[in-house]
Amino acid sequence: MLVELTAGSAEDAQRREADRPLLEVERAALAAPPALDAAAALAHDPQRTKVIAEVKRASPSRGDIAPIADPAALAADYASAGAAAISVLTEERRFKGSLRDLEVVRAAVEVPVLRKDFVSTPYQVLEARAAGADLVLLIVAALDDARLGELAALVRDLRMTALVETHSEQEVDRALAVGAEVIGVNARDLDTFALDRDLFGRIVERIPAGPVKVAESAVRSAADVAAYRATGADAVLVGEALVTGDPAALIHEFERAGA
Ligand SMILES: O=P(O)(O)OC[C@@H](O)[C@@H](O)c1c[nH]c2ccccc12
Repeated sequence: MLVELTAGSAEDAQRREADRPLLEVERAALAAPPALDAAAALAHDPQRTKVIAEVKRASPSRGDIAPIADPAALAADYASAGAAAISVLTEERRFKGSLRDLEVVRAAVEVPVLRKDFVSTPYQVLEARAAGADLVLLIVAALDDARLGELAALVRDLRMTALVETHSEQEVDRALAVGAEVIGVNARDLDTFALDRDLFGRIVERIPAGPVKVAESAVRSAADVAAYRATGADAVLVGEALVTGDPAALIHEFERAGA
């Protein structure tokens, strides 16, 4: 499934590139207002767990989750409730997102914004910056070492931050090898969609002091957040629970959980 999602996203980007060539997107990326310092925004805070709140309509494992007619309004609610960053799914086929969602969210909030997608080409990184993203997701399992290194370097050249997503100790080592400042551990296996909430606790020790540690997926309750916090999470990335519940109340609860 990860291979299919990555190929689909790359194909969609290629289609956009036919209308908007790389040089043009590069120019827009370089002309965009500077990226915010996302590593600083997500850094460990003894007083609170940082929440990355996600704008998420659907997913291949869960189907339709929430319609979200106004992603900008949702993101503004997230930010005023205290979200440290906003994640915007831009994958079109299975997650029903778009770069347009990211642009309207960028205009609506002052916290860092993450492009959440199956990014595998420099064009997609440049598009993210041109749309105003501060963070780009790089999924280690979807990229070989050369590609991961190339994309991480481009993200850095654009003064953005990569959220480097892992699902095993070996992938953590690969994230560290490219100098990741923000490392995510996804509880969901993107090939099988199997969920393993204990994975974070098992592999987090592999991450030395320094990088920000983010627990991703299937955070439903303050108890989930407290468990992640107890094993060393600086931040949690939450989608479904927020778009199907009361986002402001949940963000407040999650921030305090385990702090
Ligand atoms: O809706 P959830 O279970 O709270 O999960 C959010 C986020 O972790 C999930 O959307 C995600 C994590 N890594 C990804 C990679 C691609 C697409 C989506 C994701």
